[in-house]
Amino acid sequence: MNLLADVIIPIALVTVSYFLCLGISSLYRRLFPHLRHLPGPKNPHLLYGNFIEIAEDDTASTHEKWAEKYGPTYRLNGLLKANILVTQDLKAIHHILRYSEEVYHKPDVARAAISRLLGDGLLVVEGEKHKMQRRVMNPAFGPIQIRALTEIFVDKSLELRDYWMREIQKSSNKEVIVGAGLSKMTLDVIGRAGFNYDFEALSGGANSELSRAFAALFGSLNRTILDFLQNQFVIFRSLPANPAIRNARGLMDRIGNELLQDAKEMARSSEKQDGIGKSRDLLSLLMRSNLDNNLPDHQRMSDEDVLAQIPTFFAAGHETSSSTTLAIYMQTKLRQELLTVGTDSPSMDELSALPYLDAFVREVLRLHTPVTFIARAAVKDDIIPLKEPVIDVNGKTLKELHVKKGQLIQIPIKSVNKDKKLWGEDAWEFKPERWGKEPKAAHEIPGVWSHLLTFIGGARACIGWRFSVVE
Ligand code: HEM
Repeated sequence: MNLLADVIIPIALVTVSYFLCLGISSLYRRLFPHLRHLPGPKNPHLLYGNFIEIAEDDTASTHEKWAEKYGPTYRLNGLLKANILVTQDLKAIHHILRYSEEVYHKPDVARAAISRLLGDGLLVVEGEKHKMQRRVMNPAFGPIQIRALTEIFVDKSLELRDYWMREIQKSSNKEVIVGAGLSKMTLDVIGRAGFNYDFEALSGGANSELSRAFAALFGSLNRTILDFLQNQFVIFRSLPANPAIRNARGLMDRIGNELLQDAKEMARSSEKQDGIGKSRDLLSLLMRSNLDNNLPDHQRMSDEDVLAQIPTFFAAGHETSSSTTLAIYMQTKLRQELLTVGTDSPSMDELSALPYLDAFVREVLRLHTPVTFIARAAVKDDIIPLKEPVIDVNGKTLKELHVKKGQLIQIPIKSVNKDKKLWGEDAWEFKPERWGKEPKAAHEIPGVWSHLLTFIGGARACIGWRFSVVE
């Protein structure tokens, strides 16, 4: 037998043909996507598609403008001309969130990018692993556990007040950048409440090693061509990551490991102490739940999985919380109510009893939602029902959408939260007074909190929503 002619060449030919077919079908899908006849904007950039408009719009209102022009369901051009279905039709959103485990996962590109930065934490994992992590982590984010963190939120607020006073005194014209202080405060909060670590951002202490690692990590996001290629194409992922990411990950893993060992020790010793002196940060609670005797071994998280939650909490909980800074500009009426509270350190019950504060928080998180849209990809063919039929560019009326495996989807959170059809003509205005008498239509928004899509809904809803609302 001639090894080359009888074995190697046929195998090589089959392999090449296989990859050629894959390449051609992928190219075909890109050039002639299934939902290409939906209405939508032109492609302004061959490489970045309509993402360039989203990135360049400082007001983050591109989706609102597109919805006004094309209706609740339309098509966008993604990276390298990928076809993206965008829908703010509530029936469609309900369906997509309901089947988030079976059909609608996060796109591979997004998962690869997050995973390279943060590891395989809750934001990244899918399927059984997600269910398992979520089961172990849910108890740490329960109402009682979050209520116990109120003291940290209040302490850090007082520190923020003192920080601003110092900054005002230092400033020659008595002006300060309020956002910078808020960002430091939410960093300190997630450090203390998340994993009992003091970043000392507000006090300017020396303990800034970890915050520098995080800053380097997020500053390096998609900065190089190699990053871009590694996020887009599997084949490039085996190449070494860029040095900023490598260094930051190394530092983070080292400090993360120390935090993990501390949390483990605490969890074990508090077991022995029968509840006395228990640490209440999220990581310790997570460790305790992971070590629970009633949890079957195969459902426990590995050290590596637990470690990945540290940067995950940080990334998911820091900038999201501080980007609600806009609240600061609309505070006059709120201050009047808060001044009626007779203490600088109110309890959760005292805060919950303030009706205007409650409406104010809802309105800030409705109008200034930090996560403006989420992305999904269908992992199998499916039919998405629509409340409002869409008329395609050929004049055909579609009452439901037939999506193929691989279809990319965006749910424009902010645009739903500001939809005039749901909230009325004043939907784009900041009006805390609307709460308590919201239109019935808004009640159909399938969000985990307050009929808003801010923290989305379903099995992949934000695990930290209570944390954020209380903070
Ligand atoms: C105002 C603040 C916040 C907003 C608006 C927000 C919003 C969101 C949204 C929209 C998602 C879904 C992302 C997606 O599936 O593509 C999400 C997921 C997540 N959030 Fe938040 N978040 C906030 C604060 C927090 C905080 C404080 C934490 C942790 C301490 C946190 C932890 C997470 C985690 C771990 C996930 C992934 C959940 C899963 O997939 O099961 N978030 N968040």
